[in-house]
Amino acid sequence: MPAVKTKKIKVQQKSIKIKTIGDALENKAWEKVKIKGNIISDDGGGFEGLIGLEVLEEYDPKLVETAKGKRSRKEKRKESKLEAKKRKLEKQSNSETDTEDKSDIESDDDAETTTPKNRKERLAERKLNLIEKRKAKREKRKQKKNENKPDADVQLDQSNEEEYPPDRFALLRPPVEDNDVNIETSDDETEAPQLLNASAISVDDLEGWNGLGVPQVILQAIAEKGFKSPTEIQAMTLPAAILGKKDILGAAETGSGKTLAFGIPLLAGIMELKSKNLRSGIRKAPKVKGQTQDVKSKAIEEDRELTPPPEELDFYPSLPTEDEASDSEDDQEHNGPLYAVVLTPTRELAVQVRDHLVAAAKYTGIKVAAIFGGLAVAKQERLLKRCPEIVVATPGRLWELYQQENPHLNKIEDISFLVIDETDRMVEKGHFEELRSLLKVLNANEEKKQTRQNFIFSATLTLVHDLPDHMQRRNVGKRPKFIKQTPGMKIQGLIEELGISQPKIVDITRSQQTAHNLTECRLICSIDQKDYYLYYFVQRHPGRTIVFCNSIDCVKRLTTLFGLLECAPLPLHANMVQKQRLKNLERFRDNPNGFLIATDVAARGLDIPNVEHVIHYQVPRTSENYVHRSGRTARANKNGITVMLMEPGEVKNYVKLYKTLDRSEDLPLFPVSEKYLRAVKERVNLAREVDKLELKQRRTQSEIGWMKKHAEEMDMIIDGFNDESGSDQDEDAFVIERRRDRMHLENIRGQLRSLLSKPMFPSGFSFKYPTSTGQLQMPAIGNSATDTDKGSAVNVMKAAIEDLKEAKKNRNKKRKLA
Ligand SMILES: Nc1ncnc2c1ncn2[C@@H]1O[C@H](COP(=O)(O)OP(=O)(O)OP(=O)(O)O)[C@@H](O)[C@H]1O
Repeated sequence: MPAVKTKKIKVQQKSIKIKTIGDALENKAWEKVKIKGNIISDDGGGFEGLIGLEVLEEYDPKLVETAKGKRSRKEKRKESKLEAKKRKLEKQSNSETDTEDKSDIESDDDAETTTPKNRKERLAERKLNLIEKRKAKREKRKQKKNENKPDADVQLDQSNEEEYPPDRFALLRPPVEDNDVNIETSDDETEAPQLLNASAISVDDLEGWNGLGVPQVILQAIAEKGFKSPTEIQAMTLPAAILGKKDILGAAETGSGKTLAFGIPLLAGIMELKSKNLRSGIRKAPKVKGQTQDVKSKAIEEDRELTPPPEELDFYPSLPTEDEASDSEDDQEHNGPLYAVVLTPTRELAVQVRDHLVAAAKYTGIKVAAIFGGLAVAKQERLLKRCPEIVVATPGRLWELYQQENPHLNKIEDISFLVIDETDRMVEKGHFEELRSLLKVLNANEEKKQTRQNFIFSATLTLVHDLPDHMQRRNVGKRPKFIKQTPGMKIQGLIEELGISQPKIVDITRSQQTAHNLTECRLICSIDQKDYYLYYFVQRHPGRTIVFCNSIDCVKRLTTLFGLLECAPLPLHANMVQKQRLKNLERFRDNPNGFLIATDVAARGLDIPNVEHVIHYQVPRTSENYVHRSGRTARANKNGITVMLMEPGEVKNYVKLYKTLDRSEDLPLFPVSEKYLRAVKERVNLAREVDKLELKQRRTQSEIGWMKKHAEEMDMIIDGFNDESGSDQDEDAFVIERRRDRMHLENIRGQLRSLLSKPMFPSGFSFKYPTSTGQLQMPAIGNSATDTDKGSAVNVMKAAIEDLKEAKKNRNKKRKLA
């Protein structure tokens, strides 16, 4: 058994009786274990955070607090003393430069014997040393570059050497900055790593990515994106996925970089297989339930053999140039292997995931294609002829083409990687029946199933609901009939349903589920008033906004209304032609004041930068929808606000949502300046009137058209249809009414136009709101803030929340005094 080097390891699991991997699997080996610090193993896997128990079992059973009586306390103490002695001896014999390594491999006992002061000093010293070293390295590199600019290949090799010194433990050590970040926490709000520095940076600046096993060619693409360091979910899953070849079940808040958390391992794994000229297989030795220990140890050995050091992953000998690639494409029609399938619930998400993968694969020569419904099958078949190594698809179209025996897709039985994005949505009953059919095909061969690496991701993977009312009512008495599902049960269900075998589970969602920098609030109003408040909001707080509705009809109505109000709304729903859907998304992306009105088809996964506001025109039907809709803003550590418009009939849904999302307090109310509501109402009412009259006109028009057509067919002449001439049929009542309607419509249109040409909020609008403390509140932000900043919905709401807190304090004070 390989030695394990640990730092301050503490397993918080009370009684676990697992001796073998078989046992581990049978005993829900995926069960969460919280580990403080990092387990660093010498077989190439860094298994930080929450991990499957079998990992612990394989590397060091001592790390698991076993059931009572396994080892006596005395024995334990004896052992730890011995270890402490050993380490002391080692320390003495090592040179000063090894200080860093030693502190990383301290055991529990070591930590006990060292005084806190010494430890602090040592850490400070280590940091200083590191900074010095890095400075020296950087300068060396700069000098080298300036002196003699080597060609690209040589440069790659050199940086490999520097990034990955021969000491393999160094590869697995987390970046130094990360030492301060407690990555094991799932509920706390420790600062997330800095996201989105959109300008390109040099690969040298990517120290944060060291030790995760990311090949250099992928790092190059990451540098171009400006991603200095991995996000938390990436840091926690990449080593286990790339070096440990684990299946990953990942839950992290919306906008936290889950796409690359599975995208990078896919690309790294494919590069590895290609460099070995293998068409499939990533974990050579399957670990099947009930295998004997001997076979298992052998499997582990072979696994290790399959995990090359990252230097090897970086070497990609057959990287074709663009010309070569297109030549070879023609030669190898339908011949190239299919390595990975990524399944997404919506077409737009498939396009987006493809784009993210293409960007990360820029220097790898790996081809990616997106296959989804709504576009011509022939075109997609042409794409598949080029044998993309990765196919991103929606289940429906993939299954359709598979059934039509598309030669490339017929290789899905052999794929080495399967990703199911937004998994909880994909496996919902009644949706994506094709996914179940696909899974049957994928899991038909047990051996292939075991070698395949699976990635299961969603922001709401571990979100569970209360029992429905009727079940709760029947759950009386001592023995409850129904049990509320726990996150563990949900995960277990997914593992069984999807056929996952070697999972690492990472759940870093907060119990509230939404993104940490999202400001949430609501607006209570009647159904009729919703349009007023929505119009008020978009006028008062310009910025990229998505409005979510519960139905397509609602999207259509709002699109017409807000079109009349000259807000340039862009609709997005499932009944639209696919090309138009993609075009509208593109337009929304390009306009900083874009205004998208969508159904839940846009709720999941879409990553549109700088969406400032998400408005729920209706209370979402499920908590998942609320989390994902709201997650279109406040992405990548940016601020964002979500406002829920709520009418009395929706209170029940709101309460459910509030309970499921573990809220202890009601969402605060968004402040509205009533003074301007009259102007808002006037405009919206006129627009509604125009809408009504236009609809009437359209109906009459189509009736006339229908009657004219039939009259022509029957060679009949009907009086009163040709009112355009304005001559001999003036006396016809029908014609007169139509003419009146038309004039009325023109008149109202004119009024609306005139109102819309004037600004609704006069210049010098104070941005002040009457507050609950009775004062006029100015959004609390720095002096240098521009007027637009002051008026930003997030700042207005934050100020209102502060005010609420103040008011509460005052109330409590008064109560105490009384
Ligand atoms: N390491 C990184 N550093 C900076 N930005 C990153 C990093 N990784 C990803 N991003 C950016 O963060 C944004 C969100 O990423 P992504 O779409 O993968 O989030 P997600 O977790 O999948 O969200 P959702 O749950 O909504 O699907 C993207 O714009 C992506 O480019």
